Amino acid sequence: QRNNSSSISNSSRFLYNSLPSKAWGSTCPIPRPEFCSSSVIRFSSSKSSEPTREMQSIQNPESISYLRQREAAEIDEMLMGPLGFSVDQLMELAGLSVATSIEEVYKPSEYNRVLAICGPGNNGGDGLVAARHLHHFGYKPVICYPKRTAKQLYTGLVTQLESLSVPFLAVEDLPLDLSKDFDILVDAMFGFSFHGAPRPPFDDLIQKLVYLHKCNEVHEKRSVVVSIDIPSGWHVEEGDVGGEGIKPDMLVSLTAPKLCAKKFSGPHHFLGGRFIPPIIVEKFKLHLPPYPGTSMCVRIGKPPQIDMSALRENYISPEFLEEQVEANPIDQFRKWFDDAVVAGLKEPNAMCLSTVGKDGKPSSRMVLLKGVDKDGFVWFTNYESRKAHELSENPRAALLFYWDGLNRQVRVEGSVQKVSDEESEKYFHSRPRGSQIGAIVSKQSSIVPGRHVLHQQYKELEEKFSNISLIPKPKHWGGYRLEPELFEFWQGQQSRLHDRLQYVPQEINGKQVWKIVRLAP
Ligand SMILES: NC(=O)C1=CN([C@@H]2O[C@H](COP(=O)(O)OP(=O)(O)OC[C@H]3O[C@@H](n4cnc5c(N)ncnc54)[C@H](OP(=O)(O)O)[C@@H]3O)[C@@H](O)[C@H]2O)[C@H](O)CC1
Ligand SMILES: Cc1cc2nc3c(=O)[nH]c(=O)nc-3n(C[C@H](O)[C@H](O)[C@H](O)COP(=O)(O)O)c2cc1C
Ligand SMILES: Cc1ncc(COP(=O)(O)O)c(C=O)c1O
Ligand SMILES: [K+]
Repeated sequence: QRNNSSSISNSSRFLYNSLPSKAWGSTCPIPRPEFCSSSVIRFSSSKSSEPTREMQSIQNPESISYLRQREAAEIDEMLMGPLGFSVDQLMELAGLSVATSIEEVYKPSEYNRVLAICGPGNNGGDGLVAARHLHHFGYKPVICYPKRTAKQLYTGLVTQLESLSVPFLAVEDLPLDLSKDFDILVDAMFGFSFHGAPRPPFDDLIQKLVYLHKCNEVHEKRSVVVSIDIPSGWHVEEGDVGGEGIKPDMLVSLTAPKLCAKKFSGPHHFLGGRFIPPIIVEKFKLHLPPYPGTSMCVRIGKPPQIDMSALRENYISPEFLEEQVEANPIDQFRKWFDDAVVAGLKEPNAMCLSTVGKDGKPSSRMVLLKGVDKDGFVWFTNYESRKAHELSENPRAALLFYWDGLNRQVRVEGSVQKVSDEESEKYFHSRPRGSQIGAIVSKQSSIVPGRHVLHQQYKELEEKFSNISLIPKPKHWGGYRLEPELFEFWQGQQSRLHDRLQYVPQEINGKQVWKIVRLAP
């Protein structure tokens, strides 16, 4: 079972593709915060216990601002006048916001074919910019741009798309039923300067998007409509007055939502255009959700409820074959661990530890792997915790690593022993001072009357040790080592036909070797 191929390692330098299935339904509601840039709120990865800005930002969508048509135009004039922006700049940021909003909800692995229908004004320009970014994000955009503007900004955007070989289609060449050829329809026809009734050819194009909604009712796979700033044809303030207009699945409001957005009833309302200076916020009394981290977009209002039963990934990974694996499972583990590090996964050393006390009831929790070698897997904890009690009654335990993004899982089973006192001592003093004090404070797994008790004790100890360089390691704190007796390396594959290679120890001629067997997925 020799390994001499590095193909797995090389190909996993990036996160594997996986196909998220559509899970937006209505059966199993999971309440979630209202403003988050993706379907899951992002918490800061800093170890600070202070709530992040995003955590504080959960607010009622009723309280956000909606602009009148006149106000939207006024903000535009201010931005591009006294505030020193150029239209190119704003359009670039607006288009990028649209592309990132789309990517947050409709992944290119499932929604790949995009048609951007672009109108004659800046809304059309946003559509052209968004299409360019979508191309770079891995989508296949096609453009319909029937009323081109001769200005250099627009001809430049067209040239840029042509240089990426993004096709342009004439209105006459569009299929009757757009849902057959496209997964995402970007409605970039009209923005906040729309007035009156749509004139040709946009009247028909709007009808195609309305018709799409009806086609979708019969097709198994739905195409989605994403409107930029205003659902084209809607009154900028009144919305879909006749009730016969486009019903977008996603609306990306730019700068701030316009009044018509109050009538938007689709599942995904995002805000983009992260460029507003405070002077505009103050003048127009804007209440808007903060953008999380470096995101160019933020969700407005609750994300739709999720149908948990439809939530699944189809794993796509390189094959994981017997010929490729290391003869020694520790070497194989190191290889996969390195891949997880290179892929930038957060805490790739986090593992689930399962123990079973003498009552036979299993219990699991996460711990951090702090070392691995031929002798086993090491972690540190409190020797009076629940896990420690269970291990003292039964040393057999199981470890589990799950590396999301690489579609990989590793199972390790074996017997556990405490590490030497010197080893614990050495590791303890390598930890941040705060964690050392924390370990003294925490009688792990015992009941505490409240946070304040821990904080009070922490403060007292901080004071006590303020002039002492070496904080003594408490006796009840130290490491465990699991000596492995069984490994399983799992690589997720399509249609649930995963690769599972198990290593079991075998004695051949008095010599201990690892036998590798393949298990059914
Ligand atoms: N500050 C921001 O938020 C930014 C927003 N951007 C985007 O810009 C649009 C507003 O762009 P604007 O060019 O002012 O207007 P429109 O894109 O809505 O389009 C105006 C063109 O449409 C024609 N039009 C208007 N009504 C009709 C109609 N009924 N039928 C056919 N054509 C119509 C209009 O022609 P007119 O002859 O009627 O004047 C114009 O040719 C905003 O919504 C955002 O998407 C910026 O990109 C960045 C900054
Ligand atoms: C990612 C992660 C890593 C953790 N690492 C450790 C660890 O290395 N040691 C530890 O004692 N607790 C760690 N914990 C906390 C444990 O999961 C658990 O709450 C604690 O050890 C008490 O478990 P017990 O009551 O079953 O003994 C970690 C938690 C998480 C989420
Ligand atoms: C209670 C506790 N002890 C120990 C650890 C191990 O990590 P470190 O030694 O890096 O603090 C963790 C990690 O989350 C933890 O939560
Ligand atoms: K639009």
